[in-house]
Amino acid sequence: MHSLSAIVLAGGKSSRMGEDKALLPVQGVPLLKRVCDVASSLCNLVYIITPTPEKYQHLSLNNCQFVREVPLSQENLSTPTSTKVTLPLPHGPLVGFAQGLAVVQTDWVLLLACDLPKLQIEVLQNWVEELENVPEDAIAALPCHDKGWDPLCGFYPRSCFPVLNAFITQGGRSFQSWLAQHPVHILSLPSTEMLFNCNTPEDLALVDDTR
Ligand SMILES: Nc1nc2c(ncn2[C@@H]2O[C@H](COP(=O)(O)OP(=O)(O)OP(=O)(O)O)[C@@H](O)[C@H]2O)c(=O)[nH]1
Repeated sequence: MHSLSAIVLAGGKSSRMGEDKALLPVQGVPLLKRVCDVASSLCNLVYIITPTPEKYQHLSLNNCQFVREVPLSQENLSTPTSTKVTLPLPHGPLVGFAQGLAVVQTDWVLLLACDLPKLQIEVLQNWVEELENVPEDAIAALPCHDKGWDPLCGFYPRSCFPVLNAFITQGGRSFQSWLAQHPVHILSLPSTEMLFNCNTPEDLALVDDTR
């Protein structure tokens, strides 16, 4: 059995929602707490990657550890006299994930967005068992839907860090572009319902009948 921890991303702009969606309650429980509770039922340790841990410290989160995301420093490879540049936050989920993966100690990590109110523990549990069958060269094991991979509800081996880091250093910021360059194992998805994410107030109203 592989060792497993989780990474939950909570560092975006929430521009479509108009306020920090991580803190919005669904049936009385803030979205970030709902996702972290699911993750901690599957893993002993959950890392929450965010530039602002102080915003979430009041939530009662079990088995969770904050990793403060920092602005990205890198050499600008496009100039002959390589110049040091600092890229401001937020730099997107791929870089947030890489900063989290850098501290992970387990063989595999479950990566989740903070805005998934319909996660199903039984499906995730089946996927954990499926990790035993993932080929060694795969950089991820993910569900797939009609728009491509769902990178923010699936699994990555810690060993993918060097190729991820190289992709980011070369300026890559898109999960889909990175995944397209490497083998990815498909996880079977009984229903796309559990991938529903809350991006807008209308999405939120669909999952919270107290509104
Ligand atoms: N740590 C971290 N998480 C991020 C970053 N950008 C997005 N996320 C997370 O990635 C997940 C999906 O985010 P999106 O809904 O695509 O983007 P968003 O910026 O949060 O929202 P929009 O502004 O409405 O696009 C959420 O859990 C976000 O919190 C980032 O730069 N750092």
